[in-house]
Amino acid sequence: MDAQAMKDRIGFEAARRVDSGMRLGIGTGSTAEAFVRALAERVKEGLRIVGVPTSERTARLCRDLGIPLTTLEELPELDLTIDGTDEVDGALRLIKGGGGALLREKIVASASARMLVIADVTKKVETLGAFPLPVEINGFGIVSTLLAIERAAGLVGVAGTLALRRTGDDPFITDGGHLIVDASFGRIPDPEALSAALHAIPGVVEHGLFLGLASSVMLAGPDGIEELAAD
Ligand SMILES: O=C[C@H](O)[C@H](O)[C@H](O)COP(=O)(O)O
Repeated sequence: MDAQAMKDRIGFEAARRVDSGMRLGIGTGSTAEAFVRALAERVKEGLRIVGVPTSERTARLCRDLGIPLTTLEELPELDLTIDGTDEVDGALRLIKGGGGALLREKIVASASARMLVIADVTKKVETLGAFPLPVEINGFGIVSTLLAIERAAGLVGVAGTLALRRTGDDPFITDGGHLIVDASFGRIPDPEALSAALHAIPGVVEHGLFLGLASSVMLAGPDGIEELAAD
């Protein structure tokens, strides 16, 4: 089974977990997109849901496919968020933000009673950190913020290069108007400590460590779907 087929399979399975009447957080990325396409089929068949998208990109796709949308202002509490991930460990801790949507994704997941994460098995890791950690920062005082990130990382025992994310020659700008720094730490032995250290930096808007948010994870592999649930 190729990578797209695995995404389509997991997207289809995730869409089956949605019940009529649900208030849904809708994730971002290629795996979430496969879910959105499968969800749209169910909506055409009569499933009644309303979704809050986690990015402008997802909002556009949902609108094109006829999925009813609202905002967190209208609906501040959601039943379920379904989203992809860049990495997941055995404790259901995640690194997200490869597509730059981490801030809205985290706000939406935090407003949801449950978060179902969908991915292919290659995203499962022993220790988070091989995927560069996206850190969303304010555009003011970038150099000071980068130095503060380096120092904070050092205090919790991680180090690595920090790269400002770009789109061609220009800095990548998030839906919230911020910048992203990708931190190549390699291994993050204590994600909770790193999360707290990054949150203490004024220029850091949010980071891509999602800790204690995922309720369950469905991983698609060549032999089928593996499901992990939080304790
Ligand atoms: O910002 C993007 C999101 O966190 C995505 O859910 C994540 O990057 C996974 O994307 P994909 O399913 O395309 O690998």
